[in-house]
Amino acid sequence: QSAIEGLEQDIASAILNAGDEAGLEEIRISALGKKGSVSDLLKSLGAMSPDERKVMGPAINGLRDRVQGLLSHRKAALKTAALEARLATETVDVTLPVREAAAETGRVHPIAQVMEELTAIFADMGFSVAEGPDIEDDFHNFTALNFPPGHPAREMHDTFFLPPGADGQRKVLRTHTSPVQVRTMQAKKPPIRVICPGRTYRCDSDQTHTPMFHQVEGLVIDKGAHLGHLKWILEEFCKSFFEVEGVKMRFRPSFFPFTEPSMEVDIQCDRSRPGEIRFGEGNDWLEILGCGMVHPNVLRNCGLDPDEYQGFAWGMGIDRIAMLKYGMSDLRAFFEADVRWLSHYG
Ligand SMILES: Cc1ccc(OCc2nc(C(=O)N[C@H]3CCS(=O)(=O)C3)cs2)cc1
Repeated sequence: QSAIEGLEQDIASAILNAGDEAGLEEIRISALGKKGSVSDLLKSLGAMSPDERKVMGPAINGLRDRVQGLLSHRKAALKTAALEARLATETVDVTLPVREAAAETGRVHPIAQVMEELTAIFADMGFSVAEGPDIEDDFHNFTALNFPPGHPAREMHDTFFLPPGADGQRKVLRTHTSPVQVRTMQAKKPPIRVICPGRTYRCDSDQTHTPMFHQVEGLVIDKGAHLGHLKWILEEFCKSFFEVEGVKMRFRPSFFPFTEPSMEVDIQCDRSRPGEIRFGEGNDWLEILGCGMVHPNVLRNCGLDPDEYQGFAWGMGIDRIAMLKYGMSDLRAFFEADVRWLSHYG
């Protein structure tokens, strides 16, 4: 009898001191498991005399019942304590005031800032802004612009193709904003002075080219528009955008299907200091845009008579220019919507 009472004391104190459910489970196994202390006593009943069993039976079964009761109460208490501990740490007090930083107002994305700045500069020179669809058809994105069939730019490695539209036409994500000028020439009689900012898409993305990027193109169509006008417009743009009075520019011969002659334009800069670039000084050159006289085929494709009208156009990638202006190294940062980055540049 006293052995049973001693065992019960030991098991009871072990149960009450169990710190968690895992510890409690070990105590249960050591008492009630196959080789448990209480299980051994229950097995010993088989070898007792009937008289002895009459006394020891109820005593040992009582011990097992009381141990099971203690275990289940302790288990419930430990579960409740664990839940309360979690609730205490995970409780969110929604009545707390918003953190200062989170309450900041929104920012204009650097690309949007540059778009607005470019648009304003050209608006001051008498240009209006023309916009058009991002999803274009083959004609407006390639054929009207004098891209011959089979031209590599039409291939999948450069261009995102979409399932054909309801009209059965091949649809593409526009690879430049030039289709907008095409649509403008189809819709408006000259003189035309438009700039076409917007998103453009190319397949061949890598660490310095993202699949979506931004361009601003310009178009002037008039009876006597010539390269002298183009040169002046681009100089005025560079002076305003790069904020330098005497900016030196270099016009290099180039080729584009939609312009003839075609040129690429560099501006003078100084990149001698690492990670820094200055415009209007130095002996280095930075390519900023391409331009040229609109090819006669393009004028014809857009319903204009090349013997009556002529014009010039240019195109520039905005993302690169914005990176230069803001001194950023990684183009991808533009598209990660990292609030810290945006608030720094915004
Ligand atoms: C109807 C029409 C006729 C002519 C046109 O000429 C637009 C032009 N674009 C460029 C040019 O070099 N563009 C590139 C600069 C960097 S970029 O973003 O990769 C695209 C030269 S002339 C456009 C529309």
